[in-house]
Amino acid sequence: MLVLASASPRRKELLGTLVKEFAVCPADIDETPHEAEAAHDYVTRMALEKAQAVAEQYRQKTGAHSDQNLTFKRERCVILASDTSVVVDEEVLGKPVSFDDAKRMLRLLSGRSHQVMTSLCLCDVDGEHVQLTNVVTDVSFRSISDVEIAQYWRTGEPQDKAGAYAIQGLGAVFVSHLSGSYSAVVGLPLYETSQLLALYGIHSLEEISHE
Ligand SMILES: Cc1cn([C@H]2C[C@H](O)[C@@H](COP(=O)(O)OP(=O)(O)OP(=O)(O)O)O2)c(=O)[nH]c1=O
Repeated sequence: MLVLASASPRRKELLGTLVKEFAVCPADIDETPHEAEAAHDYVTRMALEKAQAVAEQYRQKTGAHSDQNLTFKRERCVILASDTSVVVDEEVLGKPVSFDDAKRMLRLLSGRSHQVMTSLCLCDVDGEHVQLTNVVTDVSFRSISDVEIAQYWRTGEPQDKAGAYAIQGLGAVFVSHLSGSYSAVVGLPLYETSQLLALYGIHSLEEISHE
């Protein structure tokens, strides 16, 4: 069984293009960056902690190692987690907590390029056989006026998105150039996910093409 450790509807939809059947279980972790933590280290830690938190929940559900049937189920359970952060001048931008926060973020991103870092973690239910990867995408924005920021905020789109924008939505009007992985910016890098799933014996083309 594959378990997506996420509350993100975007990740669920993206994973659905690669795999027919999977469970979804949001991970409840503290997403506060450590002091002076580098962006790359932060996104990696987030994906790892999300995967481990959900692995722990599934360990509790499936019981002790000693039962042979349960051991079989545990071995078949793969957890997948991801984290997306927008990084500008080494500052990690998470989801905006208010209009002022979103305004600050969009002003920072206006008229220049930034990086979107998306980490991916797969592990088994024992939290072992951990596979981690990071995908960095460069995104360039045109200049954005304060009036546009206010208009964009009122659409409700920036609220639950890292960096206060959604490339898959109206936020696309700000994006003049992208170099890297579009799906990683939306929340789940599909190429890298399919590569890691294959290491666990889950082959997307087989999965989706079979009845
Ligand atoms: C930059 C950008 C981010 N996002 C989203 C992807 C992620 O859902 C979110 C970043 O927050 P995350 O903390 O990575 O994810 P999440 O809290 O939504 O879900 P979970 O931790 O449960 O997996 O921002 C977009 O949808 N479009 C974009 O263009």
